[in-house]
Amino acid sequence: MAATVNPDLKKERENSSFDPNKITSFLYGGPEIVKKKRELESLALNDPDYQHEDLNFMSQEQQYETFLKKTLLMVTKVRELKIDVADRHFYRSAVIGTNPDPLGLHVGMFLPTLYGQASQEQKDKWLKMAENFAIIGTYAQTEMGHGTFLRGLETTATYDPTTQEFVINTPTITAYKWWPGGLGKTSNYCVLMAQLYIHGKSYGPHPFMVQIRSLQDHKPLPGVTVGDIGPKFGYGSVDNGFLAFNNVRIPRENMLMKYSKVEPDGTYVKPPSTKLAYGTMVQVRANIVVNSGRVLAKAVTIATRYSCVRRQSEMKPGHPEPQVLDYVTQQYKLFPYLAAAYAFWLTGQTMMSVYTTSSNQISKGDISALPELHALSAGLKALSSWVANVGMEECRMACGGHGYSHASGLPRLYANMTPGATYEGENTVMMLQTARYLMKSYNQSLQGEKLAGSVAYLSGVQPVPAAGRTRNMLDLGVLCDAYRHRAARLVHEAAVQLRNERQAGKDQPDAWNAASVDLVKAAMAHSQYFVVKNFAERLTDSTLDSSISDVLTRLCQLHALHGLVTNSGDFLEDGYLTGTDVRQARRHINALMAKLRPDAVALVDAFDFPDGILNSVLGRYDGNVYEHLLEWAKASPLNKTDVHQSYHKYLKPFLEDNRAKL
Ligand SMILES: CC/C=C\C/C=C\C/C=C\C/C=C\CC/C=C/C(=O)SCCNC(=O)CCNC(=O)[C@H](O)C(C)(C)COP(=O)(O)OP(=O)(O)OC[C@H]1O[C@@H](n2cnc3c(N)ncnc32)[C@H](O)[C@@H]1OP(=O)(O)O
Ligand SMILES: Cc1cc2nc3c(=O)[nH]c(=O)nc-3n(C[C@H](O)[C@H](O)[C@H](O)COP(=O)(O)OP(=O)(O)OC[C@H]3O[C@@H](n4cnc5c(N)ncnc54)[C@H](O)[C@@H]3O)c2cc1C
Repeated sequence: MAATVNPDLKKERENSSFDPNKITSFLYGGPEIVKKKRELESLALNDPDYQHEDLNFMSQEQQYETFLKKTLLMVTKVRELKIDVADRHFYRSAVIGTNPDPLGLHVGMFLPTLYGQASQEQKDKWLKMAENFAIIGTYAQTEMGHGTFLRGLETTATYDPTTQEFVINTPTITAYKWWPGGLGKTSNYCVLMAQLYIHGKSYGPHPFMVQIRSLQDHKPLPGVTVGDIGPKFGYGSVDNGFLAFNNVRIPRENMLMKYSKVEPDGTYVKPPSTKLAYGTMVQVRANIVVNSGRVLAKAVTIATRYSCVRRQSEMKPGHPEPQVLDYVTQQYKLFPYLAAAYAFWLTGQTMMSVYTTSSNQISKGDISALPELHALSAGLKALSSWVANVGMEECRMACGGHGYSHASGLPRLYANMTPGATYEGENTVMMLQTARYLMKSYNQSLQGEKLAGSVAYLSGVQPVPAAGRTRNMLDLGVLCDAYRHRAARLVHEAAVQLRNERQAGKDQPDAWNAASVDLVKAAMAHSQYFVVKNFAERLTDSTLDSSISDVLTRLCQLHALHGLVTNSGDFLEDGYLTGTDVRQARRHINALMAKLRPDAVALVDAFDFPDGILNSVLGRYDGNVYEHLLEWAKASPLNKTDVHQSYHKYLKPFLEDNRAKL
């Protein structure tokens, strides 16, 4: 087995224009954090207790069992090693790689819902148990019949003032809770979203803390039906589940009462906003933006390294086969996603900081930031997960045939990450939520109100510049202005379409539906403007080392120009950009790709994913792809014996029969 680095990759690294460690530091927030990250990752990756057979060779049941064991072990070790809360994600992502785990919902939604929705007394009662994994919970909201339309949930929680209990019921098949992660086999508690009924009146969906399995033998409690929903496109390591209730009684104190309350006599106390009950989803949407950047960075790392190792065809007759990354068409497949990975990595950081600031404000009782936070997180969640989806698939195809093998790591990455476009708010629906906010804001600006935050720019649509002027299409200011103009114009046009539909006699919902393609387009343009502007702003950081600011600027330019060329109609339609501008943009893309080519490997190395996390034969740091492909294939269960038992059962009699008939 080759112990040295593949010579092509070695040369790539020697020829890069900067030290990737500097960008790693920029991406993770400083050298100290990178040091900590690497220590924790190597602790996890070198721990023999976490080693197991490749998941690709396992059944769904084996994957679940392996991951349950591994995650529980991780919880114990995190405690023993006393890893700081802020650093745990480094250790966790090294243990689980790109696979979801059966405790993901406990950590990612059950606990956050307790933090965000429980009163102090409720926190005192449950938090210690939940934080210490004495109970395991999930977030049970989606039903077989309704995921998107929360107000349409059918599960009921009916208050009985005589016993001061809620009676939980699943009235129909479509009311079965369906999908919650960790519900099928792992959880013994859940936060249940159910329609609250008091004295026959409906008060809408509210969160309730419900025990579903015995703490003694893990059997479903009386009145509870629970199980696993079966194999899925990905997510084999998670027991997504179903759940139904038949007159299950829980104490009044089990409704999470930080905001809404039900008094013992059944008096309902209204929350400051009914949407506060949706808070956990907003948090996870912000997390998905971060995650999308990371996922895309992983896919692009695999495809870029492999494209430097892979040699194919003759570019010039009689010359050696070139590295496939030297084909400009290959660069055009990968470099825009390399740039997008950086763009969304940085957007994710900004999204998280907006989330933290706004949620601190909200928890102190000032809910004014809620609409903007919801609209921004919904739009960026949708945009980032859509781009990550398309990018992962493009990276897989860019790896040719080997991309289709699980050895590449790309099919599993895609299968596990593509539901990011569906869960936590289906993407089109999320874009329409953003559009709703944009329409409101736009109308406010027409009334002369001054707008703030991400929509401040809607206050004045820029005029179309006079013809005949020249623009420098590499100038980030020019590019941001173009995105800003496009977003403002598309918001304006969607508003006009909405108004026209109304004037043509449609009621508001029908008008909204008729204009919805334009509304999504406007929300998309708004979100893309945010991403481009954010990238450009991060480059103005005066502490940025000059050796890396050049290469990061190229990435930012490429990201903006690629989006502009891909959506050129939007920029040309009203004459804001000219055909000359777009032609110039295309030429700049080619020139930027040529400049980025020598730095491509260093740029993906800078994401700093160790092999154990990438989990890809094609994306190995040392580039020794071919020998490891062979080794990986040999480990496949079908290769355990030279002659498979099915030969004796089926093939042998079949062949013998055919031979006998000759
Ligand atoms: C487990 C996570 C672990 C770690 C995280 C790390 C990384 C993340 C990566 C991976 C995540 C892993 C696993 C995820 C597992 C998945 C879990 C789930 O999917 S849980 C279920 C999620 N479900 C949804 O998201 C449902 C989507 N639907 C809705 O949110 C609402 O129904 C919808 C917004 C579509 C409509 O709501 P409705 O009540 O009908 O409102 P309406 O349209 O009438 O609007 C009223 C009014 O309210 C505003 N609004 C709506 N939502 C919010 C909100 N959340 N906050 C603030 N405001 C809101 C809306 O804009 C409107 O305002 P105006 O009237 O226009 O002013
Ligand atoms: C892997 C995975 C894990 C999950 N984990 C959990 C979990 O832990 N807990 C949980 O509660 N749920 C979970 N879910 C469920 C998930 O949140 C829902 O599937 C998601 O919210 C989408 O809802 P839906 O399935 O009802 O889609 P639908 O709403 O049925 O979407 C179908 C189509 O209808 C369109 N559509 C729907 N409404 C509108 C509208 N108003 N305007 C325009 N178009 C519309 C959508 O755009 C989409 O194209 C999970 C799902 C998956 C796939």
